Amino acid sequence: MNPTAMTFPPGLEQGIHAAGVIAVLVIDDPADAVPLAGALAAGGINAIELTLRTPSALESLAAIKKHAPQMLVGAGTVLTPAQIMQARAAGADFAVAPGCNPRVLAAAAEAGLPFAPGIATPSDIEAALEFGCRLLKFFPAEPSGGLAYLKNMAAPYAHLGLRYIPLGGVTAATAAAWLADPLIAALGGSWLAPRVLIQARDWSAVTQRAAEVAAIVRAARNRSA
Ligand SMILES: O=C(O)C(=O)C[C@H](O)[C@H](O)COP(=O)(O)O
Repeated sequence: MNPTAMTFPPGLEQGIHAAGVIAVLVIDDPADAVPLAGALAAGGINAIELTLRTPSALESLAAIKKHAPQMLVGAGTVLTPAQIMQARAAGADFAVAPGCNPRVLAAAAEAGLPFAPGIATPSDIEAALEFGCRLLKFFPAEPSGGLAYLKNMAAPYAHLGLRYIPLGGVTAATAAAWLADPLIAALGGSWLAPRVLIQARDWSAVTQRAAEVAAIVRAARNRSA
């Protein structure tokens, strides 16, 4: 195992920071994947977490990478070592999971696929550190205690330069507060393109939600520049 393989290459981490928001997607019909990616891009959102919760998720991921190569696409809900290999073969730029499973972490390190495990406790963070992870997904962010909880939990690890992606209960209403904190690389959530909007193929609503949060990201980045 090569722990350094777990780190996100600087260009990818910068890309995620620049994107500011990652749209968490559950896609049932792979025919929706490319129009959905187009609707998000039209609103200014260029990063996706495509969850492996539906049978055709990998097909959707590959279609987006082929037809919208500018999109940063991570595989989400990666629960097994086999899914790490499948995500990489489908062209995923990175992978994430709700939890911190050492077998999945080892597979990601082996495959050289940048991986951000889910963490919600100091023990989770320390398990991720064993694998050289520096970018961590904070899940479920809002119910766990939000930014106040994360800041307190992250304090003992500040010298390690860890950065976090909060997901779980995050919405446009709390986006600005998260983005203002230097611990945060980007935030994410399913509210941008919820499954019902995707099933209804309501692409204009998705673009509108994307544009709303993209404006919040721009304002936050301008404030910290
Ligand atoms: O599947 C994964 O890899 C996850 O970690 C879970 C997702 O990131 C959350 O489901 C997003 O939370 P909501 O925006 O509240 O829907």
